[in-house]
Amino acid sequence: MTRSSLTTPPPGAVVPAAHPGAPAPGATLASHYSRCFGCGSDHPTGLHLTARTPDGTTVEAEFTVGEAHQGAPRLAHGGVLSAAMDEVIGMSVYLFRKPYVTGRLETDYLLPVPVGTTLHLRAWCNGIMGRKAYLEAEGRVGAPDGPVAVRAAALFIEVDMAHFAKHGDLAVITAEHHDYEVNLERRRGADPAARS
Ligand SMILES: CCCCC/C=C\C/C=C\C/C=C\C/C=C\CCCC(=O)SCCNC(=O)CCNC(=O)[C@H](O)C(C)(C)COP(=O)(O)OP(=O)(O)OC[C@H]1O[C@@H](n2cnc3c(N)ncnc32)[C@H](O)[C@@H]1OP(=O)(O)O
Repeated sequence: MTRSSLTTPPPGAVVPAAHPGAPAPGATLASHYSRCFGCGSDHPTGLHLTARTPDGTTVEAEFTVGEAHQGAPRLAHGGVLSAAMDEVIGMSVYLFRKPYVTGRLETDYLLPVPVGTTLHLRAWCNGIMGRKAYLEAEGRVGAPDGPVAVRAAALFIEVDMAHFAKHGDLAVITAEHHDYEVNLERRRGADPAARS
């Protein structure tokens, strides 16, 4: 993976153990939002990723490239492949039960990916330090041990739930995500502006 220093874990970054509340090994991960481009079942042309975690800290998923995902004729659009990486990486860091957003995403495209190809995706954490999580993902063609077509490295930044309240309905979000750290009132007390 070609990566910048920004997505390389610094010395002292630690890969957390599986959170006690993480799904059981092999469990399917629920979509975080039904209209999400990556995992939402209600998105008409999205990636429709259904992911699972084999161990509570990493994520696996499959994505079959469809007609709606083309860039060049009959080939997947690079941005769509990057979105698939973003989604599985996002799912993997949320296993640690705190809300994060993508700060930086770096992608290497190694092989063209034709329409109809199933990419086997995998994402994992290389370390967390403070609010910064350093993560990686890969997409392999046709099988979990197939050739690597896409690799990504990412820096995700921890936020609080107030981050999502500016444009979404916090009550609905927290109802769907009651197992995440939701300290909005406490943080508001400490910082009236709260992070937005
Ligand atoms: C999407 C979920 C919605 C629902 C959420 C609810 C629950 C979640 C449950 C389940 C979710 C499961 C799966 C999700 C799957 C996929 C999701 C895909 C993820 C996305 O698709 S998400 C959309 C794209 N994403 C954004 O929309 C972010 C826009 N952005 C910002 O909102 C701010 O920019 C923010 C918050 C990132 C930082 O802002 P801030 O003010 O809080 O903090 P600050 O700027 O101080 O940065 C702190 C330290 O990070 C360093 N830093 C920051 N950015 C950096 C960069 N780009 N490169 C290098 N370093 C960076 C600084 O240099 C500093 O480092 P230092 O401390 O060392 O100085």
